[in-house]
Amino acid sequence: MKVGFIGAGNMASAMIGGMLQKGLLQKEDIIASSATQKTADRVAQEFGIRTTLDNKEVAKAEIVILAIKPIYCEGVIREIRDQIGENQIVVTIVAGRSLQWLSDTFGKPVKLIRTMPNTPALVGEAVTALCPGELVSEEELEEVCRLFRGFGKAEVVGEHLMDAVVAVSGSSPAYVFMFIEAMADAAVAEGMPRAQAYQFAAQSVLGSAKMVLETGKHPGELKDMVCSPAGTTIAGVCKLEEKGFRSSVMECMKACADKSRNM
Ligand SMILES: NC(=O)C1=CN([C@@H]2O[C@H](COP(=O)(O)OP(=O)(O)OC[C@H]3O[C@@H](n4cnc5c(N)ncnc54)[C@H](OP(=O)(O)O)[C@@H]3O)[C@@H](O)[C@H]2O)C=CC1
Ligand SMILES: O=C(O)[C@@H]1CCC=N1
Repeated sequence: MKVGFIGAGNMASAMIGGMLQKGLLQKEDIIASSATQKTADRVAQEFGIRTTLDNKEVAKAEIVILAIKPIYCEGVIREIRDQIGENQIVVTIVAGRSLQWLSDTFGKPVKLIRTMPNTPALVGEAVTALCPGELVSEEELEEVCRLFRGFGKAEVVGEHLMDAVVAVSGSSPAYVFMFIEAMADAAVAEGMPRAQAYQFAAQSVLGSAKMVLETGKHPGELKDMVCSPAGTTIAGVCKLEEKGFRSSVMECMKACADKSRNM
């Protein structure tokens, strides 16, 4: 078994779905464990992969991915640590658990890579930050990066940036979904059918994001291109400024990064 997921929830499912969809791994290459049989059965049925309630079975994989909530991380590591050998790589996607904390909890030398992906993995559009521990070679880091690039972008960053990463990409899809939902609600209030409103709002976010990524232009310049003098857009921009839109977003991101720092 090449890749083992301990935890088979929202994020693990998005990664498994993305990896399989891109043909990066075969179903037979992946095993996942969960706390309950219900999740194990659901994930096995959804992806056709092997699932188990036995974390030690998963810990036999070449690459073991910790995808449990932070509070369960210590217990899971204590459960599997005797089994993790010097040639295996342990990748964590757990928020707020540093390489130092992970290394101390394993209590022995382990090849560790701390990462922060996001749920757009499910549609091949994730962005993942990776921080390698000191025992991980360049080749091993590249192998794991290749895996993560299978379902989106992946970049190596310094660990000091991980709390910023949690805010700007790990958690930010939730904020973007709220923005889409709010725009769609407003369109529904104007009379648009709901399903159509989600399509228009989501496609506008997708297209705007592509413009930032593909034109290289400053987001402010792109915003200015939409604002006709005395037009509709600038009327909305004035209202957003009045309501503290940008400072709300920045405070939201700070609360998120602070939580990650103090988890
Ligand atoms: N959701 C996201 O967008 C992102 C999440 N993360 C990180 O990913 C991790 C998981 O988050 P998320 O997927 O949202 O959480 P979920 O609650 O959706 O999934 C957690 C999974 O862990 C399983 N689990 C719980 N205890 C154990 C155990 N002792 N042994 C094996 N499996 C266990 C649960 O099983 P069961 O279902 O049977 O209860 C469940 O499948 C977190 O640490 C989070 O910080 C990182 C980036 C983005
Ligand atoms: O909410 C959380 O804690 C996790 C980490 C990043 C996204 N979800």
